[in-house]
Amino acid sequence: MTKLSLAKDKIRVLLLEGVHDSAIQTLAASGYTNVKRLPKALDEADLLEKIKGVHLLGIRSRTQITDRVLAAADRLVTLGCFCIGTNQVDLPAARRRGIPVFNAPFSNTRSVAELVMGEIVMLMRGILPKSAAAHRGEWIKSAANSWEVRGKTLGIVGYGNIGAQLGIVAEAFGMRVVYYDHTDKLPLGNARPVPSLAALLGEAEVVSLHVPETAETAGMIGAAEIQAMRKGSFLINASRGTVVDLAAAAKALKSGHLLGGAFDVFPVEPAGADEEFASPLRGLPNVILTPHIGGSTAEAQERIGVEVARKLADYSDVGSSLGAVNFPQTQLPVRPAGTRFLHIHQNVPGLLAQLVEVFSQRGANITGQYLQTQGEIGYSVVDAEGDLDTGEILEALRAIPGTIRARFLFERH
Ligand SMILES: NC(=O)C1=CN([C@@H]2O[C@H](COP(=O)(O)OP(=O)(O)OC[C@H]3O[C@@H](n4cnc5c(N)ncnc54)[C@H](O)[C@@H]3O)[C@@H](O)[C@H]2O)C=CC1
Ligand SMILES: O=C(O)C(=O)COP(=O)(O)O
Repeated sequence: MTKLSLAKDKIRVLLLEGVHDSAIQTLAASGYTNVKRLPKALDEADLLEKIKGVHLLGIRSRTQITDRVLAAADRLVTLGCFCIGTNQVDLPAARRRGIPVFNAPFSNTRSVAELVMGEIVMLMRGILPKSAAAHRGEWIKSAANSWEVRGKTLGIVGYGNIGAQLGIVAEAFGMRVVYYDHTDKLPLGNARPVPSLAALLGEAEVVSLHVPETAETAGMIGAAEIQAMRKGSFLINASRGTVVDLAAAAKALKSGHLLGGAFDVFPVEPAGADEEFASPLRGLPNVILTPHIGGSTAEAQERIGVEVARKLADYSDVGSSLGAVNFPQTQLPVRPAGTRFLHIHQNVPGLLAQLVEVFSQRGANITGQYLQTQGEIGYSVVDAEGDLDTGEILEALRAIPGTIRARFLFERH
């Protein structure tokens, strides 16, 4: 028989930004049925109110989880980003508050690589203006500024999961691939690393950005970098909106220095379909604008829903934090009998001894123990057996100086 700290139907789950049905199904399969799903992102004011009482929160790339939001999250146990990027979350603040954050680090990467490859062909053939003209009844049958991609050089900035896959797909189209990454990366196929961003910009006919949003990548492609690109080249950004100075890109597209571009991400994105999208790129002819749908395919969303929901349920059910991006990572076995306690604490000397003391003083037999630290916090899991007063043990655990959170997860007989 298993007794839970909180009945599953009392565990409140809030999913924002239209997370896929597969998440709901995966959660339901683990017994989590108290799920509310909203189709769009919430701004901070709404979130401060709606997050109250929520135990498991799921977002995508748009919802900003600030320290203020975390402070208002009075019941939050864990947070899932149903996407790759976690830049929208104040990760150190979540860690300090003992909240592990999960994501799906590669479930949508193929979708982005395919979209970008399609865009390279569309841009190099000038399809957008020709198609728009045809819709107006005009017939622009011309080979001007229209090229095969075969033999052209694609420059990939950020050769990670997406960049490397794009390189493979582009080579299948006969492109030459060069890449720039700030860490050493194994070149796949015939891709060739270049020593600097400047070298890449000077060589590539198409530049595609696949770096995360960080302090280093903010404004990485500004006026000077765009000027350093080859005349008549193309720029693609499906990474994060902060990476490119859009005013500079618009200027270069208008002057003809850049012949075209594709942009999927923007410094400010609408929260949902009811908000207007504003951008200096609107109305430019050979520019593909997409509403941050690089990872929005049926396959990717389905996979992400399953993956992140499972991580949330695993943490909530047994304390496994494997895959957490801001937290000590554990994969925990579940014993047939015993009581499991979680203790998240400041990483200070002597804490473990006090933790053990709580159990030994009460004649509890510790059958399993796990501790890992990361930065300023430590994560301990204790399985214990004996005639335990779980409420009293929890109180004693919470009284240990440096405790951030203590929870009892389950009791099995
Ligand atoms: N448009 C969309 O819908 C999607 C956008 N993304 C964005 O794409 C980004 C990349 O995704 P992945 O390839 O899966 O990530 P990844 O972490 O596998 O690859 C990122 C690469 O960028 C490199 N990098 C980081 N900072 C750098 C710098 N300052 N200079 C040079 N290289 C740098 C890293 O070393 C790494 O190799 C994500 O962080 C996310 O922001 C991801 C999925 C969907
Ligand atoms: O996976 C990512 O990082 C993305 O940018 C995709 O975000 P989304 O889930 O479409 O809001």
